[in-house]
Amino acid sequence: MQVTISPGAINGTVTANPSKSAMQRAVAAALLSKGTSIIRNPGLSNDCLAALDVAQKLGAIINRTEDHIEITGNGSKLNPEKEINCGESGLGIRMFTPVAALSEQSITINGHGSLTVRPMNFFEEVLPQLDIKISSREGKLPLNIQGPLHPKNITIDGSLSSQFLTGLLMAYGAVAEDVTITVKDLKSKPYIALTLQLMEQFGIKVKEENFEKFYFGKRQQYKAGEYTVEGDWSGAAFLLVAAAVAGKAEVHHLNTQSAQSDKAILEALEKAGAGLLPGMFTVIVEKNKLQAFDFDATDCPDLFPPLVALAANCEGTTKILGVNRLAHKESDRGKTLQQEFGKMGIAIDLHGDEMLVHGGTGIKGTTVSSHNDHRIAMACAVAALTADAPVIVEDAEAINKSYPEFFEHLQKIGGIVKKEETSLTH
Ligand SMILES: O=C(O)C1=C[C@@H](OP(=O)(O)O)[C@@H](O)[C@H](O)C1
Ligand SMILES: C=C(OP(=O)(O)O)C(=O)O
Repeated sequence: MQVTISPGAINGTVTANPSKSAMQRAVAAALLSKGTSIIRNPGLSNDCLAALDVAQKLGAIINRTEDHIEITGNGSKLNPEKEINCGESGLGIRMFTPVAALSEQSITINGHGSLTVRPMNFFEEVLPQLDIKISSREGKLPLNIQGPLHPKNITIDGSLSSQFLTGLLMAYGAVAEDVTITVKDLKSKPYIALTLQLMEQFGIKVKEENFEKFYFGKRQQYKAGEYTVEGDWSGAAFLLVAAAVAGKAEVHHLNTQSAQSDKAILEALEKAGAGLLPGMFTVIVEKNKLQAFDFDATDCPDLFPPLVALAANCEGTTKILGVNRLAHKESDRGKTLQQEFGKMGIAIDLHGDEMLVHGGTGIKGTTVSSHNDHRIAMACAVAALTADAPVIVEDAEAINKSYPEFFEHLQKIGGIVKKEETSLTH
């Protein structure tokens, strides 16, 4: 799909899409609970649908109704099929692999698109320590695993991604007793806070110390229950930036007390000088004169794309830290942002972990590529609002990974969007 976004002022109100990070965790917790859980405001992005499919293939019974999803699990006793497919979701594969390994069945774990080139070496280093047999294609998919996982005191490296730890925590929650996971150099810490919060909502308590030690005391069981998926700060960040650069927007269903790391977009907007009115569950942003800012996105790497769209509209050079966290996302995002914003006339320098965005120089209408990365497509669409001519985003269907409603939401707040189906280029 090719989408053309025309420059123009925006103004409108919209409800944030459901968070895929929260939804995927809830699906895993519901799978591990005995009984029926009800997930309200469920996410239906590709990553969420992949999580539901994996949970079903691991033995959950799933019933989708108009406004909620019922997931019936059988506790830590899974009933897996021989192969599961995590779609394109990094969190999906890194969370469900240790969970699937609770079973003694041998299971092949697969995925597609960018997931096939993302690193999974971690599992080969760590899972054998928990008595799991594992093989992969040189650290890449497909993985073949055979459990059952025996929780032990282990020390892991958290510097590449927090998602591996999320998976271990979720799996340990179902079976662990008197053991500790120790983590060195953990990045994306707020995502672990989100995992622990979700586990607690499903009845599992973990004693956490400085995000370095995670202690499981007495054996516990996930408890089925009702869970409402929060609005997604990661997706909403694009709408809030759109408002800051091109008009005004009111976004509902955003919890400013959320554990989601990407609510940090509010700090960046404030630093840039945007007009900001955060309420408890609604955020209103409006355009102001914007200035360049410094921001450390090491623990909220998914904010890079909206931050670049913001910085492109700020007078001066914005410095964003955390580029090293971007190499293994759906694309190598430091480079893809440099390339695509470069086409729109915005110069970006990459110096090690630091990104410099030279903003306020004017955004040019042109054709850009999503690189099949949802957040690159959305960042370019937001940049288009203040360009000197329409921007055409190629392979824009990438948004379906996290935020299928994105272009409708952009239209709802006044964006001029034209979608055209194109023959598949991949
Ligand atoms: O746990 C999660 O829901 C996520 C964790 C982050 O990954 P890293 O821990 O690899 O930074 C983030 O980039 C990803 O989109 C979602
Ligand atoms: C990197 C992302 O997701 P994941 O790692 O779960 O594929 C993302 O949503 O930007």
